[in-house]
Amino acid sequence: MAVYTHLGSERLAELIASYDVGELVSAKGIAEGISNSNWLIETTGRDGTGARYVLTMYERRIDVTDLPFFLGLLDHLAAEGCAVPATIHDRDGAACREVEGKAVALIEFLPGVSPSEPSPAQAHSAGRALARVHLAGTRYPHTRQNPLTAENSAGILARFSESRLAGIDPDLPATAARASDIARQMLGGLPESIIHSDLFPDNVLMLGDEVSGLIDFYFAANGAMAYDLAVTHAAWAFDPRGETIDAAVGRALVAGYESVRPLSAEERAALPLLAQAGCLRFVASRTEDWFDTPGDALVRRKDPMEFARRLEFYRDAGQGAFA
Ligand SMILES: Nc1ncnc2c1ncn2[C@@H]1O[C@H](COP(=O)(O)OP(=O)(O)OP(=O)(O)O)[C@@H](O)[C@H]1O
Ligand SMILES: N[C@@H](CCO)C(=O)O
Repeated sequence: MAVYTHLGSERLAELIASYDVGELVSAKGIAEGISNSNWLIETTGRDGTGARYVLTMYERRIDVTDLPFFLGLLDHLAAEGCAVPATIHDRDGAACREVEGKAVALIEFLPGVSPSEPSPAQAHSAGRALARVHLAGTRYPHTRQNPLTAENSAGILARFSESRLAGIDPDLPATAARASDIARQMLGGLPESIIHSDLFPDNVLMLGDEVSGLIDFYFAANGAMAYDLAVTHAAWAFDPRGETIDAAVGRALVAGYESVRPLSAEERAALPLLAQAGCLRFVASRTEDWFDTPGDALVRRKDPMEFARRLEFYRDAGQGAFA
């Protein structure tokens, strides 16, 4: 479920009329997604031949003062030829508006479906698309600090007692105990750009084996490009429970990335630690969400252990995880 706010047809038509996109024809709530309300909007289009958009209402987690960074980033990357949806600006040139006290944005609709079991060919294409975003991101003039660094993730986990963590899973405290050690080992100095930070397969739209769109840039920030690749490896190259690696998918992802932006020796050497830091970020955010979300809520809680297992895998396998 991902329509948290009811918007009546008159209110929707009024909102769409503030954009030069033709008249509202239909609006359907999009079931996927957790954080925001999303609608698939059809209009008559500027030239009467019909057009589709996604309307997003920012419900939680996103600080609205970050929206100009996120929406400006979509416009920048789209203008640089990356497969990301551009923001539609209203008749006054604004990228976002307010409805019922909440910020909304109208975004270009991109075709495609997210792979649920990505193939190596799809991972190769995702790697290429990520590298293109990194190259184009170096020319984005705005900055945003990453709030989910390894240090901050360790800080989040430190707020919960061992027994509370063990209430989620008996093995979770052991992973949490290693968090500050991972944070301490993180080195600066790797090449940086704008990173997506959350490029799970469900944030990639594909037509066959080709990426048609990267979406959900709401964790984007400045950071090490190799870290983003490592996060994407963790998100793509395992079974959902994080028990078994699909090495072919992982290799294809990195090979696709390097076909556009080769890694330096330092970046390659750092991948196992960066992947542990990436996993730590999801262990921390999922643990925090777990305690913030009642068990009977409509939103399904995500299991931090899926990434605690991946973290242990990267720790044990080292460079072998990328071979
Ligand atoms: N620009 C787009 N073009 C086509 N479909 C889109 C677009 N943006 C979003 N979608 C669709 O809407 C769904 C929900 O979007 P999204 O994943 O951004 O939701 P969210 O609630 O903002 O994020 P999350 O689930 O990560 O919290 C996506 O799975 C995708 O199907
Ligand atoms: N993609 C994240 C949620 C958004 O940060 C996860 O699976 O935990």
